[in-house]
Amino acid sequence: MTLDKPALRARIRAERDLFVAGHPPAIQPPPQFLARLEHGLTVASYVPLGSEADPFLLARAAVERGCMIALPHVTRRSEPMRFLAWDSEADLIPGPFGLQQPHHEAPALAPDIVLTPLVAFDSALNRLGQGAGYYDRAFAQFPDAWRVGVAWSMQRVESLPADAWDVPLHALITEREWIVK
Ligand SMILES: Nc1nc2c(c(=O)[nH]1)N(C=O)[C@@H](CNc1ccc(C(=O)N[C@@H](CCC(=O)O)C(=O)O)cc1)CN2
Ligand SMILES: Nc1ncnc2c1ncn2[C@@H]1O[C@H](COP(=O)(O)OP(=O)(O)OP(=O)(O)O)[C@@H](O)[C@H]1O
Repeated sequence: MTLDKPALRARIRAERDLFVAGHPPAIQPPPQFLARLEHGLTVASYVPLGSEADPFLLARAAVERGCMIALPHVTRRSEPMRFLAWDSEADLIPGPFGLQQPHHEAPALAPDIVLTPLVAFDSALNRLGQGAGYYDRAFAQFPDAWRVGVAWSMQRVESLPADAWDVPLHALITEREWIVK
């Protein structure tokens, strides 16, 4: 039996909270990820919410190789998410859902690589997100970006119900593995 999306989200979020309470190791940049980082590329990272996997070491590796960092910025559901430029000196501003976001007047960038938060993934690299469709809409807007999920290995499920608008990931990084389609 396949659980519906809301039930699956609730279950995995609760399991993820317990997993993170056990202090899992930090997520390290795999060589296959480092190989794609070129000077001048824009890498969209994110500031983790709750027990999400922290992409900090991946973003730091990107900065060290001369990439620009952008962070997601949302306002209300009807407005698309934007990726706004951020440097590690700049303040983050509290936003909806407890998010820490760049200032709304920071320049919007087109990402080459999108480090993507998620609630659950499957071996086909389908992704279940927060349910607002922000990343699916962004992936439709930037179809050429390299979509790299960042998650804890325990967020893998057997298979996800995929809706027509769901855009699969190209690759995924956990604390234990590098997964490509
Ligand atoms: N770290 C991070 N930043 C992100 C996202 C994300 O998933 N993770 N987003 C991806 O779209 C956008 C924000 N979208 C969001 C949409 C819905 C909820 C939400 O419903 N949150 C639940 C609690 C979630 C939890 O406990 O983990 C809530 O507020 O009830 C949060 C963020 C942009 N920034
Ligand atoms: N390309 C798109 N254009 C317009 N609406 C979209 C698009 N993609 C998704 N949506 C809308 O977003 C809503 C949420 O979709 P879904 O439950 O799959 O989100 P999610 O992938 O879990 O969330 P997120 O991408 O925010 O992390 C759906 O109601 C869908 O209609």
